Amino acid sequence: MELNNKIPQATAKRLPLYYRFLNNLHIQGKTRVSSKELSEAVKVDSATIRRDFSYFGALGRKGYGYNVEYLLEFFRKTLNQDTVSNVALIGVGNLGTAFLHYNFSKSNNTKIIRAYDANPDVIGTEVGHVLIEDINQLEETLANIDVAILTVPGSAAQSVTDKLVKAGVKGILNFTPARITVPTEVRVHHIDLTVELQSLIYFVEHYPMDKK
Ligand SMILES: NC(=O)c1ccc[n+]([C@@H]2O[C@H](COP(=O)([O-])OP(=O)(O)OC[C@H]3O[C@@H](n4cnc5c(N)ncnc54)[C@H](O)[C@@H]3O)[C@@H](O)[C@H]2O)c1
Repeated sequence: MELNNKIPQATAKRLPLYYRFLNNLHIQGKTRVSSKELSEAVKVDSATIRRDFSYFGALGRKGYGYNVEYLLEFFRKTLNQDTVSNVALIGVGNLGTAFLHYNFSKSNNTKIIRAYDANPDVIGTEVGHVLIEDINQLEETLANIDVAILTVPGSAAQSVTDKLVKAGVKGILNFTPARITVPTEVRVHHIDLTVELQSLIYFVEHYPMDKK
């Protein structure tokens, strides 16, 4: 079951959130869940959940809810939960070191298996059981990895990106403030904590949440 191209990107982004919660319910032995329960747990309003789920052909019945197993099976296949996605990390400084120690331990299917840096003091050491390799060797050593996390200084972001693209990487999770340029076939997701924080501050100020 492939992720239908007609599923809006905003919906696709919520899938991992739904998956995590449904998996917890499944572990607890629950077989049905209402959109209200889901909504409270994942903090997405129930109208959005119902619309999202209608894209997957999962139509909950009033007072009956959604079938947890059906949804889990759908998400597992759509999110490729049956295959392991190997990830590379570039830049083992403050942020990169934290990611390597964390290494997505709550997910069985996402793992940083290679890490690179430019600092000779760091190259050859291990962080979180991952060997730090020389960035200048990236193109020769990075095989069969589609996705990379970028945690280098902004000034190094483009040159490292060029190496990743040459090595065949298809997706980059960019934590640097730099806006990097990539060919059209490569997808970049920017995670800018400053922008996120400023946006939160703006919403807290201008759109306070309603009290229950
Ligand atoms: N630390 C944070 O909380 C934080 C938060 C949000 C965003 N960021 C951004 O994430 C990036 C990393 O931040 P940090 O605090 O970990 O920085 P850092 O200086 O601690 O680490 C950067 C690492 O990248 C390595 N590096 C430099 N040039 C390289 C190159 N050409 N190839 C490979 N490795 C190279 C350095 O040797 C260093 O180990 C920065 O762009 C920063 O703006 C950091």
